[in-house]
Amino acid sequence: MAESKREIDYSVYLVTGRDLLPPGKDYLESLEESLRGGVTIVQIREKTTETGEFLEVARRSQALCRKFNVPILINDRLDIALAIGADGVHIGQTDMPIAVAKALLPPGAIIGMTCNTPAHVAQAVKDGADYVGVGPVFATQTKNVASPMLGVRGLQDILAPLEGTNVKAVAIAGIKYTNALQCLYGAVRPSGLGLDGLAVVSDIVASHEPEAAARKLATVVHAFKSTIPHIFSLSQHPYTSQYIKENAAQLFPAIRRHGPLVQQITNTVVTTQSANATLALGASPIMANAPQEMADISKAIGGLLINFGTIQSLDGMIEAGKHANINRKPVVFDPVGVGASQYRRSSANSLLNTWQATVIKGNAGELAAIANSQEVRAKGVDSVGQGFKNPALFVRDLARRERCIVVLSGKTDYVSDGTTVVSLNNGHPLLGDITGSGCMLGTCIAIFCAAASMEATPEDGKLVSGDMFIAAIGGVLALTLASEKAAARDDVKGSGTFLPALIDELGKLSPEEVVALANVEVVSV
Ligand SMILES: Cc1ncc(COP(=O)(O)OP(=O)(O)O)c(N)n1
Ligand SMILES: Cc1nc(C(=O)O)sc1CCOP(=O)(O)O
Repeated sequence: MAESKREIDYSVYLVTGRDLLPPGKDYLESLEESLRGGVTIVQIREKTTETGEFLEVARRSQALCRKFNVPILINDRLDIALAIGADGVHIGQTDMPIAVAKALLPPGAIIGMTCNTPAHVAQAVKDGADYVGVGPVFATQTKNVASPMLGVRGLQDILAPLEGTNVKAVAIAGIKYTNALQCLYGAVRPSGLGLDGLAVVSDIVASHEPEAAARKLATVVHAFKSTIPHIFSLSQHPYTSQYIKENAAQLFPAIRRHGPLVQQITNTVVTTQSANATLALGASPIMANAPQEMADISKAIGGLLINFGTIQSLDGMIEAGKHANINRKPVVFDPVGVGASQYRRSSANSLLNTWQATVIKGNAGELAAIANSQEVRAKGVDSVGQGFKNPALFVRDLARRERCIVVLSGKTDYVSDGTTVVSLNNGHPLLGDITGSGCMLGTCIAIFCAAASMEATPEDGKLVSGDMFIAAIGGVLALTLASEKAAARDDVKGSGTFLPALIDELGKLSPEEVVALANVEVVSV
């Protein structure tokens, strides 16, 4: 075993599982192919194998790993690790304590520990683990796991005790190429601390083409590591008010050029007017709810809106977001009335634990509920009271926590990407007199996000390409400027005549008008 600790690349962490090999696939052949595909560390896991056979499997695996200069760890069995001179061990909560393993292993040995809670992680750090395997993130068929699923957002909390330490982390359970990026994004803490890698069994071992499976995962992890996490904008910092207005304005013709199909899982109250607003802006609506059709629909759309107003199919919302992430389409989440019931709160958690939102848009009461803040209360779908003391700080922090753009709607709208905050002061009081103007705002944001991502060149390692910060601002400006123009019309006598005029004006806004009329300020926090 190595005497001094070598620098380990945990990016693509293969845990072996010979029982999962496809029929006819040889174990060593599969391992070699996966190493060729870019596996960066291997753990030999044999749960029911006799010692002699385990030793043989470990020796042969080690010979292959050496060929690729990839470290090899042994699951649970220190005797096997010592016998072959492995690089280290992975131990579970009910296995040998780290202190005992440390005493038995040579000084350079790597020790990894399974952790299911922040307390486990804190203890592993104290005991001197080199890395933690945190999970279960998702459901898995590979092992019966007793601990509750963490979900993508749970990863942030479990990594908290690693702040300020040099202990590394990999996530495990149910991780596939298709959800790898969600998982990596979901784990990023406001400080920027995140996962060092992803541990997988079946995604590689059960594949007929382990080299390709490993390469796909490696591409995602390496691309992610080379991007700035939690930022969905184009890092054009510092943003100026003029830059924002000009670039948001350019998205109006971009929508007409691309005519994006925008999927909207929205509520029964506003479906027709949201569809009409979509058409007016130059996009096409598709109001599909059924979980069974999400895989197909997701390939065709430019963006997705999930509006919580009347939750008809939570499964549909889960599947739609999952497939949007897989297909790298922007997801706008409008948690309408999320504070109104325990069911809505737990549903919002399930959604945000399954997929990564690109934009979360809500009023003060809704965003307070998402942030678990007591500062603002909600009554049904409306906020009660004065709002946040410092709304700019609130949106910035929520954007950091959720790793997405946050839009706080109100008399003044606030938008943040976690770094920059802008205040938007456009709109007309008549918006408050029609039902579903907030829902139409979600629709507009989804349309602008779709257009911005269609304008951009897709980049590996990014869930969505294009400047989603500018797109979200564009969506807000579309509705608020159209409301000002509609309200000023002679034929508008009240809320009844305002709604059709609003739809008309949405379709007529020019980029020049947007630059001239938009009231955008970059706010220092
Ligand atoms: C990287 C990684 N994380 C977690 C585990 C699970 O280990 P353990 O809790 O010891 O359970 P078994 O693997 O023994 O079933 C792991 N093996 N690797
Ligand atoms: C070995 C192991 N440990 C887990 C834990 O949660 O502790 S889940 C798991 C198996 C993960 O397999 P797959 O990548 O096929 O889902």
